[in-house]
Amino acid sequence: MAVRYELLKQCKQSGARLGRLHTPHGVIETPIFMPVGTLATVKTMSPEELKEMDAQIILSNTYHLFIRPGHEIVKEAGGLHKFMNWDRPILTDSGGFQVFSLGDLRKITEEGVQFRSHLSGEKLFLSPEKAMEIQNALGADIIMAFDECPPYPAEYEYVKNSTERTYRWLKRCKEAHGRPEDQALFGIVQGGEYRELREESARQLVDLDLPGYAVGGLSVGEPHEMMFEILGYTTPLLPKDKPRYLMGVGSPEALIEGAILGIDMFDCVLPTRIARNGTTMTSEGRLVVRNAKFTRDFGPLDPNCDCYTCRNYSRAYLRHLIKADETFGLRLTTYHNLYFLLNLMHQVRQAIMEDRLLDFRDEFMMKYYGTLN
Ligand SMILES: Nc1nc2cc3nc(NCCc4ccc(C(=O)O)cc4)[nH]c3cc2c(=O)[nH]1
Repeated sequence: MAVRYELLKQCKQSGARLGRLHTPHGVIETPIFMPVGTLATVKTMSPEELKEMDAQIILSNTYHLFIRPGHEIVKEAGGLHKFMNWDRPILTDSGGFQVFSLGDLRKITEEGVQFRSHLSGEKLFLSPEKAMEIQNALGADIIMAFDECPPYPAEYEYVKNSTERTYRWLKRCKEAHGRPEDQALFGIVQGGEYRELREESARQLVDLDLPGYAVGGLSVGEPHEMMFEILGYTTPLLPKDKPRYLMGVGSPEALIEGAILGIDMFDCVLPTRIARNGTTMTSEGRLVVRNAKFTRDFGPLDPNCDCYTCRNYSRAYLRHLIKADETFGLRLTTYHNLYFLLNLMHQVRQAIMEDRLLDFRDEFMMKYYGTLN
C-alpha cells in the first residue's frame, strides 16, 4: 500500500483525531500543516531549514510544473524528490484549482480543460489522464484527482453538473493512474454550498475506497461559518480509518477548527505569502513588522517563540530588512510563519493526546484574536 493511515486516538472533547500517515518517504503525524512549494521550492526556504522546523510533508503543483520546467524534465531528473533534494513526503495538487484560478480559462468539456498558460499564453490542455501522467512523472507520494473547483457563489445546477463531471473525472483518474503501488490517489469531495450535493459526492467517493479524501471547493471566498458548517456535515461521511485533507486552508483559527471537525491535513500559501510582505503570525496575533512602530523595537518578533528568527533577530532588524527589500528579511519572516503554524499543529496534536483541544482552542483564540471566536 502506497500510503496507510493509522488512527491512534479519537479526542474525547471533539471530532479531532491523532493519526500517523505512513508513506514511501516517511511517516507524517496528523493533524498536520503542509507548507506549499508550488514551483518545487517552499519559497526562500532550504530543505534543511524545513527539516529544522519539522516540516514532515510539503505540497507542489501539477499545473505550475507542467508549464515550467515541464514534467518530463523533472522525470529525467529522477522525480520531484531528487530534483528538489527533498527526501520526505510530497503531495501534488492536480491542477484542477490552479487552471480555474490562474490560467486564462478557455473551455471546460467532458474531455478536460483547454486554457492558456499564464506565462506564455500558449494554448494548453489538462484532462484526468494528463493530470495522472504528470503526477506519475513527478512522483509525489500523494497525488490529487483532477477536479473542477466551482467558483463561489455558483448556481445549484452548475455545481450539480460540475460535481457529477468531477466524479466521472475521478473514475478516469483511477483508470489512468500508472503508479498505484507507490502513489496514493486522493479523491476530492465537491458539491459547493449544497448539502445534498456534498453528501452525494462524499458517498460516491467513499464507494471507490480510496486511500484518502480531500474536501475541496472551500476557501474560495465563502463565509468562514459556511466553510465550517459544510465541514460539519461532510467530514463525518468520510471513513474514520482514512485521512481527510482540507485544501487551501491555513489561518490559525481555521486549522484548529478544522482539526476539531476531524480534518487531518491542511495546506495553504498564506503563511509564506504574507511573510514576503512583512506580515507575521505571532502568539499575540498578526504583527506587520514593516510597521513604523517597530523602528526601535529591539525585542524578538514573538517573545513566546523559540524559532531561529525569534532567537537571533529583533523586530527593528526585521523591519529594516523588509523595508530595504532584503531577501534575508523574507527568509526570516517566512521561517517564523512556517514554524508558527507547524508548532501550532504540534500543540494541537498534544491537546488531542490530553483530550483538551476545545480548551486549547479557547486559550489560543483569546491570545491570538483577543476573543473566544
Ligand atoms: N484540486 C483542488 N485544489 C484546491 C485548492 C484550493 N485552494 C483553495 N484555497 C486557497 C485560498 C487561498 C489563496 C491564496 C492565498 C494567499 O495568497 O494568501 C490564501 C488562501 N481552495 C482550494 C480548493 C481546491 C479544490 O477544490 N480542488
